[in-house]
Amino acid sequence: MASSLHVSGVKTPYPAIPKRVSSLRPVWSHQRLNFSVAVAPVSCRAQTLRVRCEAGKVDVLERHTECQGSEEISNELTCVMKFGGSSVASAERMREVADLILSFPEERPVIVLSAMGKATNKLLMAGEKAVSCGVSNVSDLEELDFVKDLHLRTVDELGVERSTISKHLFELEQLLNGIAMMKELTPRTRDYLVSFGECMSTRIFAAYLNKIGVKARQYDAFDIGFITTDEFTNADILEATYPAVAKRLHGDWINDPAIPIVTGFLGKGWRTCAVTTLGRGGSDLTATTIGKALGLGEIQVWKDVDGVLTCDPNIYQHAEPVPYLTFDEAAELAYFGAQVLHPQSMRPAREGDIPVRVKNSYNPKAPGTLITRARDMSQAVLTSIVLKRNVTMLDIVSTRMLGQFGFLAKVFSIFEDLGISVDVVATSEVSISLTLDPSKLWSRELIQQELDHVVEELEKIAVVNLLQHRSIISLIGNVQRSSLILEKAFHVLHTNGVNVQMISQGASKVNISLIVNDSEAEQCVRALHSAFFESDISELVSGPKSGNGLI
Ligand SMILES: Nc1ncnc2c1ncn2[C@@H]1O[C@H](COP(=O)(O)OP(=O)(O)O)[C@@H](O)[C@H]1O
Ligand SMILES: N[C@@H](CC(=O)OP(=O)(O)O)C(=O)O
Repeated sequence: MASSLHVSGVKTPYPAIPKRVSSLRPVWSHQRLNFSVAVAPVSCRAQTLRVRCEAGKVDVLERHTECQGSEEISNELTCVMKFGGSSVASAERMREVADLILSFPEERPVIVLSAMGKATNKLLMAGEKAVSCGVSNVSDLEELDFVKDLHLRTVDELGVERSTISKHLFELEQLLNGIAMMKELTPRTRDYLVSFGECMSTRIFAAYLNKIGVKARQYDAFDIGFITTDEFTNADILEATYPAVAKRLHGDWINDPAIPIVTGFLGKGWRTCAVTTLGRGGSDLTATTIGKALGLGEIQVWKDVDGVLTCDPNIYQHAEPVPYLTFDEAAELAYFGAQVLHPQSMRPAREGDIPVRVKNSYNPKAPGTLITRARDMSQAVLTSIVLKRNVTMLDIVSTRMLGQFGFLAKVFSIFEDLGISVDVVATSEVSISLTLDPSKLWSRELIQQELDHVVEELEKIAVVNLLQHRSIISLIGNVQRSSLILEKAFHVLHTNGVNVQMISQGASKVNISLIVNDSEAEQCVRALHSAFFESDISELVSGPKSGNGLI
């Protein structure tokens, strides 16, 4: 049976009235209903509404915007929510993400989106193929078809206008024609090419929110102050970004509140003014940068896993979520190869001291992982095991006598000159073992030419042994317990017949790195996981035992 209600004093940071009672938070008083409305931010004024409530649905009959004495609410944006490609892979997923956002009526979020599903990979592949397929064959490229079909199907299913993205699809094809004509795909063009993914996903999502009555505004990061180095495909965010982004997003919000929907992953090179990208998975960095710029209360990164896990679930399916991490642990984990977070993404969060929550958009009830400056480490031993494959290792032995000074400096100056960064290092006075950071982040491989050049330069001062196809296994955890970790780890590796070729404990005190052969690495991770996370090591944690050297 339909009933008519007077609803007053509504604290509504949102523009529209939701269609479902489940998205309201009702509080009865004097036969009036006060509630916060779970839709998009647009007006911070209290509103008086007359609604009809029937079978879980609310219809607005009348609306007045003057205040009715409800408490004041803050006008500020509160948090940033980033949704990765897997979270916005289809129209259905976009709908679910919209519902998810609306299920947090107390938040006034900035939304950061990645490209839909596999769009980035497909765009890259289309670019590679366009180099050699010939202009007349571009329109038949299977990857272009995939991208077109995915985006057009999504707009159709969401009921938004095709014109939302038709200009981008047209320009994308033009760009691929250009690549085919030039027979060349430079890093600069590659960045421009992949930017279409984020530019389209955000436009579609913003249009959908607006269609369901939630006021949203789309932003291209390169237009709102994301200023980066001109290092195409792996650009760094410059300091000027923070004030510029804050000014733009905050200014627009104050003037005309609407949920900001920002492209992840993209920036603008400060010299070239061309579109740059922040390295694969760079939308996490976009989110933490916005969090710091606006001084928001929390940064949420929504993925397809229940948080940061004890190891890569693709290597070992029994990996468990890690409830708490410090920024240092998360940064180390990301840097040493855990795909779940972008390697640089913790920097802005740590600088702004803003908590980061990693959540699962497919399972929002799961608590996820909370990353903060500090956490209780009293019971912590190992937090997570990370594997970085296909790493190159160099053994460099000085040709000079013992006691020689300046050897390390000379070696590292060669790497600096060649622009190659080093991951893990172990040294003695006359020898250095080190692993090289795969500088080509897009393929995660150093190219042979670069390697030959490094070896040639180093051989002027040392005997060099180049070892390829190695893996770094990083044990992230409480290095105050390094002896315990090492004892257990070496026992496991010995039992599995694995020889560790190099070991390093970084100054960060959260990471012990072990180098093994690629072919043995996954088996090592599984065995280490069983030993540390699936057996009881609590008696070892409780304190040093006399005579056994633990802890
Ligand atoms: N330690 C780990 N914890 C969680 N996920 C991990 C870990 N290592 C690798 N992964 C992989 O990272 C994926 C999530 O990261 P990513 O694909 O970048 O998410 P999104 O695209 O949603 O931002 C997971 O699906 C998982 O396969
Ligand atoms: N779309 C980009 C950027 C990104 O952050 O993606 P995701 O959030 O899906 O990892 C990529 O695939 O690298």
